[in-house]
Amino acid sequence: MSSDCSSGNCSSGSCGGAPTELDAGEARMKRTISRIKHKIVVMSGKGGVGKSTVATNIAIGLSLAGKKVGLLDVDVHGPSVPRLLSMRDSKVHIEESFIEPVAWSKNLSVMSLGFLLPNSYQPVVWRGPVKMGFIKQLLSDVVWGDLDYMVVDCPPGTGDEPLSVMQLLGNDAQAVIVTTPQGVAIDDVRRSVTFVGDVGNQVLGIVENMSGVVCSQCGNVENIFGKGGGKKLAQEVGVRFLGDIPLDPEIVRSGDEGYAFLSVKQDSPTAQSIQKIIKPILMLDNDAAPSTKLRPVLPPHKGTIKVALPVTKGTLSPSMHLAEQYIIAVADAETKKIVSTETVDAPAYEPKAAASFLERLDAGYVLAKDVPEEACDALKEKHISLVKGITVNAPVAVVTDFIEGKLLAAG
Ligand SMILES: Nc1ncnc2c1ncn2[C@@H]1O[C@H](COP(=O)(O)OP(=O)(O)OP(=O)(O)O)[C@@H](O)[C@H]1O
Repeated sequence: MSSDCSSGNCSSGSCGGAPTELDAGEARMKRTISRIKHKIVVMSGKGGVGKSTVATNIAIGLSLAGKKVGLLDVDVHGPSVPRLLSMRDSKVHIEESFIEPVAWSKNLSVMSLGFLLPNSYQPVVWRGPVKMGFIKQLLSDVVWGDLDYMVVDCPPGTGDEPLSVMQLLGNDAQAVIVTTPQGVAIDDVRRSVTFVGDVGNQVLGIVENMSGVVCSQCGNVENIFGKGGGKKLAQEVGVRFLGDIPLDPEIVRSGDEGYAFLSVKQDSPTAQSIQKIIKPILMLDNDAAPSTKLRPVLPPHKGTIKVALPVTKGTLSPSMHLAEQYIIAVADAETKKIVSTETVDAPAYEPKAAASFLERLDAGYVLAKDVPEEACDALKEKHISLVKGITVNAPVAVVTDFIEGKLLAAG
């Protein structure tokens, strides 16, 4: 039903009436979101699996790699980011029309309901629409500025907060799902993966936290709960396995004492596991990490070649496992001309199946931004040459650069 302007009820502005406060808020939110390059939503089906720990460490890792990062804690019932970052006493600067996030470092800004509550034991009792309004306000009124990444720490489950976050950030927000090795947690993850698909977003990958225990005496990892559930599940549901993090007493200490584990314990095996998880997230940023040099890729020098490029919505996929389609280009390596291109739908992702599919298409090369490790191995088994670390988006430009010897790749 359309509303009548004269009644003062119109909030759409589409009828030409004066813009309302609601319109202004929506416009501010759109502007804020348009200044964020990559949106990572960290979620889990179950509480206490270490989602805030993972979100915080991802945000710190990205900021230490030189990226501008915003960490947004939307857990209205138990905001833990201020505690994990030793920022419990921080207060946000609020002006009439904007809120300044709290700077944890030059590259990392943080916003949490925890900064706005009078004390940490005050319970928050809000219904869904109020939570949605609050999350909206964090996206419209907080002056995040230009961000390479926004990392959002959601409360557990598939309720109002993750739904609002996904709806507000848009379909390019990608989920990182945190699980633990136990079977019951794995079932919850399945629900989260389905939830993300249902709201029209993609899962960037799964992290298995508390995977084995680091012995405080010898530093060895013992697998008391078993291991590998997250990886198996990732394969089953066709999403990427980003890696595992052991149960490490140092992480508990860093959480309790509020120091940043990744910066203080950077050489520990646990920190290295976390860095491994962050690497593909860093790869999402086309400009690549400042420390990552681009190297020239050797061009093919003879014959007709067939090149496969994983694409999502017409541009090179952030990672092969996210491919919706493959562009198959046939090119002449001697005349350096593209002879033909066709687009084929990608089958549901599974590393070996993807390699077999490309083998059946007779592809000799895969050119991609990123490829999960298992798929790299599967392509190798099929003798399909792989070039990854590509930073260009347009698939045809990638093939042209490749045959002309102008292609550059990271790493
Ligand atoms: N890998 C790990 N090793 C040791 N302790 C960990 C690890 N990951 C998380 N923890 C600890 O487990 C507790 C819960 O972690 P965290 O708050 O990150 O979980 P959560 O999933 O965000 O919880 P909630 O459901 O309450 O939002 C914290 O005390 C944290 O320090």
